[in-house]
Amino acid sequence: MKVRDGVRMVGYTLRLSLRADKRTTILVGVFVLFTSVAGVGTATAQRWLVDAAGLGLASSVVTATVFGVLMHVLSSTINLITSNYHNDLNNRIQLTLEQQITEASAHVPTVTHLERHDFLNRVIMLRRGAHRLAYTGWAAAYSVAGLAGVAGSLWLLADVHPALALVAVAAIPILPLTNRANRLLRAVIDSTAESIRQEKSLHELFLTAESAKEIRTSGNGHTLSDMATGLWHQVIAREERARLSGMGIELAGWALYFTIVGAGLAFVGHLLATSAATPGDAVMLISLTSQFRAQMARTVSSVTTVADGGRVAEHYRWLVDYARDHVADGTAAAPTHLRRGIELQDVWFTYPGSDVPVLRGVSLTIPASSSLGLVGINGAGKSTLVKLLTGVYRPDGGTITVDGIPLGDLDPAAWTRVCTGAFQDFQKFQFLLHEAVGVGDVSRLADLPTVAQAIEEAGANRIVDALPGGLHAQLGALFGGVELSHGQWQGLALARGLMRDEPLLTLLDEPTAALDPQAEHDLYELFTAQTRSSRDRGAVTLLVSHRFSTVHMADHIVVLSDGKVAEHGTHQELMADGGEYAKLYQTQELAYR
Ligand SMILES: Nc1ncnc2c1ncn2[C@@H]1O[C@H](COP(=O)(O)OP(=O)(O)OP(=O)(O)O)[C@@H](O)[C@H]1O
Repeated sequence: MKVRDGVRMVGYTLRLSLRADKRTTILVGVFVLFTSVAGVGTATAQRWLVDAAGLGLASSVVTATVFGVLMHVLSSTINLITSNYHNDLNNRIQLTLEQQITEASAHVPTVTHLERHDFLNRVIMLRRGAHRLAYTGWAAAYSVAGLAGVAGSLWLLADVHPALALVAVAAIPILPLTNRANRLLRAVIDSTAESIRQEKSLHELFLTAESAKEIRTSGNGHTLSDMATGLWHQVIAREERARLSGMGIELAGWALYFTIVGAGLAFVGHLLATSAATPGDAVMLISLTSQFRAQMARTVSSVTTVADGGRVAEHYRWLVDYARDHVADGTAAAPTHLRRGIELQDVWFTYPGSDVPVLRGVSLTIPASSSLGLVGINGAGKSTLVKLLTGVYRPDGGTITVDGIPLGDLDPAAWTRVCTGAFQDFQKFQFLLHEAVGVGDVSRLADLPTVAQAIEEAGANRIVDALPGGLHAQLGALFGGVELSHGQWQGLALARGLMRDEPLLTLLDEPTAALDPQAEHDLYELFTAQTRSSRDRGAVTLLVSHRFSTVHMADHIVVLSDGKVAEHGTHQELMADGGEYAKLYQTQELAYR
């Protein structure tokens, strides 16, 4: 890393620290700078004391003693205060960093980055180095303070004899050598980020009830645990090797330093023997030499921490830049009603990290005030199409337009405010029950009558009635609440999807897999009826289901196959065509007889 980059990174971390707590940042900065003069002051007091005692100057002895004690007390007190402030501030910086990681991620309108391993690796590298980053601002202040202290010591040494300043030259190689050792370690830490992510996600499997249940039933817990431990050992072994090599490099620097310091002390002995120095000079020299080593060690450690923190800050900058470069470009207001509807023209899409297109030229229209049923075998691309319509993914080719306006031109937040839905991979929010439903429309989170109405429409009031706290019941065992069945959770997810007041696009992606066919039928009837009743707004509904008895209620039906539209038309038209849809419909009809 170049010096200019290093300074920029220190700037980042200082800004981070100021954002976390401005007053404490400035206070600690001032304290740290004071400690730089305290060491020099103590050594000067010792020299002054010994020389004054030799000359029998009682008042100077007293002044030198008071000055020395004052320096000592002040630096000890300040060290104590600073270290307390430090810990507190470091915690705040780490919290601020977590917030910024979340903000940076949330700023990106799509979720593509959350499936990019380079993005996720940066996040883990940043998290693992967060404490280093938190310390970088201080380390920069300590570096300045340390260098000022070293300069003061040198000045005092040269005052006794210019040749003694050579002790400083001996310390010069320590800095780049320690920095090199740290670079070795940081490179290993960064290159093992993916293994650490794998290890963590494997270990996480044992700590969540759902995954642990499956692992235990399949009896493969030991194998997975061994895999995780194996990964951990690999990472630790690589880190240990890097630490050992680094230690060798650092020791070489210190060996050179101690050789020259030894020669310096012998030289002081010679100066004393030839009366070229006073006993006060000698005491000060001994005090300074030991202080100098500590000062150098602290300065080297601070400077290398700055460099190290700079490397972590590089990941921080990468994430912030990523978020800035991927900020939503659409600013147009979302429509309040649809006239033409939603159109897909030759839409292509490939997931990040894959080179197999999932959607391969899909063209279809959802006319205003209509419902569209989407069917197809597993993996046909139905959920992918749903995700593209919400805007969390962008097509690689082709266009999606809303009343002729490209979806990408709309303000993503405004567009999602007029979308609602319920999905097969719904979330089980372990909140209070009314919150778990209310988050479907955050602006009405505390509007209990609306929440209750949404629950009733979703046919989920039996769930609420059975719970002791009703709408206020805590959900989920994670926080000591009640655990629901999968179907009950799904019922609440559906209610959440009904929270939006006047959605323009309702997406129902198999949200009823845990409900019986009749319940699903009733629910879709409700949604399609809602679509019809909102004709004046032109709202549309997209239904994805494997149950043809449900899908046939939609105004239009599209059969997706291999990422393309294979058939489309009304239920009657598709049945008359006698294609794939008609065959599957008849098969299911026979199965239910
Ligand atoms: N996040 C992802 N990253 C990479 N590939 C994905 C991702 N999600 C889905 N796919 C792939 O995209 C293809 C289409 O998946 P999609 O979920 O859209 O199918 P679907 O028609 O909804 O299937 P199902 O009926 O099983 O829900 C699948 O081959 C799947 O492997």
